[in-house]
Amino acid sequence: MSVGVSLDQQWARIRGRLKEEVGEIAYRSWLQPLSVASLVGGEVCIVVPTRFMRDWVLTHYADRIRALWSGENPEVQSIDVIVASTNPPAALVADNDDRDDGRDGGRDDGRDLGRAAPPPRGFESRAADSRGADSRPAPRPLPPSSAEPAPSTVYTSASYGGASDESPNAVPAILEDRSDLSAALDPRFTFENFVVGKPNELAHAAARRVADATTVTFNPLFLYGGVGLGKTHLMHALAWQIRKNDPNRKVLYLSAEKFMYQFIRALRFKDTMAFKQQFRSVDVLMIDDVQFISGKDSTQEEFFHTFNALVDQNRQVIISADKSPSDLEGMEERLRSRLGWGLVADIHPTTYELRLGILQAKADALQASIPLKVLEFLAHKITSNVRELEGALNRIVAHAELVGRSISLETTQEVLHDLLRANDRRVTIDEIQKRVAEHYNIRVADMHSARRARAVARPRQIAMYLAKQLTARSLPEIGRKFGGRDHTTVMHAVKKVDELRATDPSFAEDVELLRRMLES
Ligand SMILES: Nc1ncnc2c1ncn2[C@@H]1O[C@H](COP(=O)(O)OP(=O)(O)OP(=O)(O)O)[C@@H](O)[C@H]1O
Repeated sequence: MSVGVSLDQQWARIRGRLKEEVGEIAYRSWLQPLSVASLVGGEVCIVVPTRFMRDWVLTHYADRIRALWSGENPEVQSIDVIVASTNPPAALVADNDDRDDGRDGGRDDGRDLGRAAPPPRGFESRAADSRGADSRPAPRPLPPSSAEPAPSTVYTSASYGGASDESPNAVPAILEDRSDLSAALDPRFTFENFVVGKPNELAHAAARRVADATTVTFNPLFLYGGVGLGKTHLMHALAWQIRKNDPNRKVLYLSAEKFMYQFIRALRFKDTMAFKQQFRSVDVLMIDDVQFISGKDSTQEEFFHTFNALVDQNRQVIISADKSPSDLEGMEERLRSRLGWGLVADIHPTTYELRLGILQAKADALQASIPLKVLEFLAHKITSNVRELEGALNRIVAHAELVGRSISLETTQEVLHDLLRANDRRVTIDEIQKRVAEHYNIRVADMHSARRARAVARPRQIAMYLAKQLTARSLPEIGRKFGGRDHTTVMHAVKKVDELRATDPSFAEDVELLRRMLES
């Protein structure tokens, strides 16, 4: 579907209004990356680059955007926010991560039933173009050998009836090929390839324990952490290991999104009995990214019953999410509480040491000769998440191969200039202070002031903590930027914030949110 000029013009006007209303910073973070793909049947389809952004936009701006659209064009009744598909160059990438490809579920199941399933044609390329070079997702790594493209792509919409290739007359394909678990799993995502460091040691140990257990002890195992920190890798590793230990155990791994689409299909084709039976007959059920079903009441209901049925029969359930059970907004209280019954293990943002370890392991896997100082440089500079780190490594390796030049610090800076600039942008202490001050509704000047009231002291500590996490500045440098404070004050702030994060989930969530905002 092509986008008419007038639609673009309308969108441009709406963006202008939004910018005025929300201010430059929020606009740049959350609204500028949006693009409009189509207007069909009174519904405007808006494309965002990431799922996190989609959730944010839906929660914070959807109503306003819809109202502005309706004002601009009375034909518009509703908006839909979908995640752009990422299509990096095939030559560089064996991309087996479909998790951002699907159209958004930002609606409840019942309403999904009545919708035409496929996303508007052409939205993928349009969305990709509109993201621009700076925010293009880094390519996924090349497999170390000439292994076939990892087959989890096969598993997704085609096998499991995701929306994109679903025809109205399609025969329900509920778990048709469930037994072929390996088709769902990335062969690189094993325990052997998972680098363990302080931020992920608990989650790793928990995953190992559950994978090797002969009886069900922790039920469910709930793994959570921020974007791109290895949740899916650990889930796949678990599945591989369980299968290796006992090939007869029936393991079913799927994303919460696929679970929802399966459920919708079952409803549509009046085949819910088969759906229930098939899901409830497994020995191990693994659901990735369970936050996807937040706010989707009927799917949650079904999931709750499936979950209970399995746990009652002492079958293992393993869940991953971007938040802890208690922080899963839009999730029913009884489900949140059930999800937290077993073992909950989180993956923290990476440390420098872990990033370096991962880079070394990935470089070995790629059999690429990369000077240590280049790896150190990357570990220092690219602090956002492992996916981006991996993407950076792949880019410099691909570049070196293509142009036949060895990898050096200079070529790395040249090839990754966009990524580094984006990371550099994240790392200014000024921006951190500004964002944190805005978030807590205090003056930026209070970041430098001597005021000690908790209402300003706590945000100041959070800003110091984030400066330590997100920038390469030393403690004394950070102290200087906060009104000439001593480095021990910064140390104390970091410790305090760490303690609060560990004991207060909503505080941890707030800090995580700020971190993501700064990184977006
Ligand atoms: N500790 C680690 N060791 C090796 N590779 C890792 C590690 N952590 C993450 N990765 C790699 O980083 C990439 C992103 O990880 P993954 O997809 O598991 O993240 P995620 O937490 O599931 O992200 P999302 O929130 O987007 O679902 C993968 O290629 C994975 O192999």
